[in-house]
Amino acid sequence: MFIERYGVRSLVAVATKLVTVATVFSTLVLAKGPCDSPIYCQGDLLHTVQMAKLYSDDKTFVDKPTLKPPAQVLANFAQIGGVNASRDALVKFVDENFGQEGSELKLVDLTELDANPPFLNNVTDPMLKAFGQTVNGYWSTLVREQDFSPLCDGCISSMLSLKYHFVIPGGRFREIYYWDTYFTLEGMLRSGLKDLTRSIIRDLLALVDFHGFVPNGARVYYLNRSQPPMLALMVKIYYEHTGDAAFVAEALPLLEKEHAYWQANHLVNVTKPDGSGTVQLNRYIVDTDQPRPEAYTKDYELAHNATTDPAVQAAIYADMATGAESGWDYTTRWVKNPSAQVDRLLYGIRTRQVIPVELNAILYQVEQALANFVVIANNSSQSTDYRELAQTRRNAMYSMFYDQPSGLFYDYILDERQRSTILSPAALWPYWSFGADESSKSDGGARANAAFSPVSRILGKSPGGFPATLYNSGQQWDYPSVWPPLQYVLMQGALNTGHIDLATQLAQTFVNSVLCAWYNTGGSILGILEKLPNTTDSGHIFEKFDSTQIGKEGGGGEYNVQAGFGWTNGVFIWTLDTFGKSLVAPSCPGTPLGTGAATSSAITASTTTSSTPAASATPDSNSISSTPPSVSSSSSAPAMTTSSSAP
Ligand SMILES: OC[C@H]1O[C@H](O[C@H]2O[C@H](CO)[C@@H](O)[C@H](O)[C@H]2O)[C@H](O)[C@@H](O)[C@@H]1O
Repeated sequence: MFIERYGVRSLVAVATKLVTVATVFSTLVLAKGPCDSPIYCQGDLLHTVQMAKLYSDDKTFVDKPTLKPPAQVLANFAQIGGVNASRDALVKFVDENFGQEGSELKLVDLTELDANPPFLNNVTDPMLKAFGQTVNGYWSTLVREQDFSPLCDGCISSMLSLKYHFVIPGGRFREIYYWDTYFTLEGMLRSGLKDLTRSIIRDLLALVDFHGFVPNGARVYYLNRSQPPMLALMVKIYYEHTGDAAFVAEALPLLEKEHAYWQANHLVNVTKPDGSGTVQLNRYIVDTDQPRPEAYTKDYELAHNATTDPAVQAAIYADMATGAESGWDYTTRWVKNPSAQVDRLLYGIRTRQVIPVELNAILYQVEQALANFVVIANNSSQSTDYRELAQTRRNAMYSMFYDQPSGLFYDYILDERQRSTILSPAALWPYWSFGADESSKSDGGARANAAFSPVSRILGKSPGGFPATLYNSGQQWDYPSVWPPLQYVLMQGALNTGHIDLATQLAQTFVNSVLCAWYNTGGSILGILEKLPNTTDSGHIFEKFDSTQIGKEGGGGEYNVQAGFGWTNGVFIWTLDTFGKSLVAPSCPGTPLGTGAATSSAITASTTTSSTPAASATPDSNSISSTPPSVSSSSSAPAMTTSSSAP
């Protein structure tokens, strides 16, 4: 009767509408994904396309804008059989319904960029000065604006819309990332990009205004989590470079809103080790029962290999998303058994059980900054005493994290009711945050000396930089990865506590890694540094490095190492500005650089990059005991000290 009256096409149309409604309804009612989108955040279409593994990187699909309005895309998906569609049909479907990832972005002409910024005057070595100028020029490759006009009427993209120009990390990271931006801006401000910095901060403030927090990155699939909350610290460094009090006043209400978000959603009460009461500290925590859309197959397979229990699978999804919120995705810090077999390590993920040192160290800095901003903005109506909040937090951090014998701060594990024993740069973050803290001064700096002594020892055996942890787990935030933001934190902490030689050694090691990795991948500077023969690229600035070798990019984790790279450029420029008078050009192992040959035109065609010396032996994570009071690594790895005993 229906067919006679309205025809087959109408029946198909009604059926597909029902499928669409059912999909949307079931995802809304049953699942807690990062957003409601049945394309980018959760549901059958996302599941089916991602599980078909059409791309080597799951992020590719969710970064594609649609070529048709979403209802049409969902109807087309239903028409090819929905969850039962063949792989060939899915390939065709994605081709016909989705556009090129990144097609809603445009490069920006950086007229504000100073080609000879003043930080170069602080660099003595001619090659480092020239390389600093090269890195300075790379900002123009990383700044973008959005242009949704190529999208058809009613079409959608997973990008969160941003009003101003913004900076991206680079490579697969085509959107702004929250905590990356702090480290990136440390460089951009020194490159004279002050107006751009203000605009970027305004974009992040607008996200707080609209969403209540800064998402992990500017994509809808990141809407259920944030990242290390460093926005107030961005305003702080912007103010230090500009003295722009009006902007501080403009930003303050939204910075307070963000602070309130972290206090409302990420706070946990914990009993003090001596039983004398409770303290409140913050943790990362994400409420989801779905795989991360941009890493869908990784999460799904992890959860299904680990267990058949749907409740445990959901918990794994939440702990994986929480790990991503921490910015350390992933590390042994977040797992139950750091010595587990590498391919099973994440079965024991329990990020929500960890109260991380660095999150609280950051929030301490945020609270101190807010207290200062209240004064700068002359805000007499202010009722919250941020200075007091900071003081309370610092006391709580000493109660829960501080290991007096070593002077180090260790994560607190809620379900074990004890401190972790894993050493990482996070254990030293408070030395950046607290500065010349009264409690660390009271012992004449002995505790800080104790704390930095393993840094010195480990760095002495780590030619490529200080690793994220000493567990060689295959995860990217573990050994042997060297992350620029973590080198920055260690340098800041060492400077704050008077360990100038160590800070300079960290700086030199970092500069060596960045320059050599770039040179090894074809970087050259006209008249100063000749391109290595047999290199076809023109030099990569990597997101991470390898501690075992000078000039080797990092690896591990769930995606290939990326180049660009926002925070590396930022920390590099900050390092040159801060230590440039003491730094020298590196010798890059296995290359003419350092032998004198690379700086002239005398490099012969027979020189190759292939002869880099063997890396220092990699410690086996399983050989690292985690038993207090002290943990030593395998003989070839740097020794590490751990928390002496649980509180
Ligand atoms: O796609 C996998 C994960 O990728 C991001 O994490 C890594 O890159 C970010 C950008 O440089 C960086 O902020 C983060 O610390 C890195 O681990 C992303 O942030 C994750 O949410 C995402 O799942």
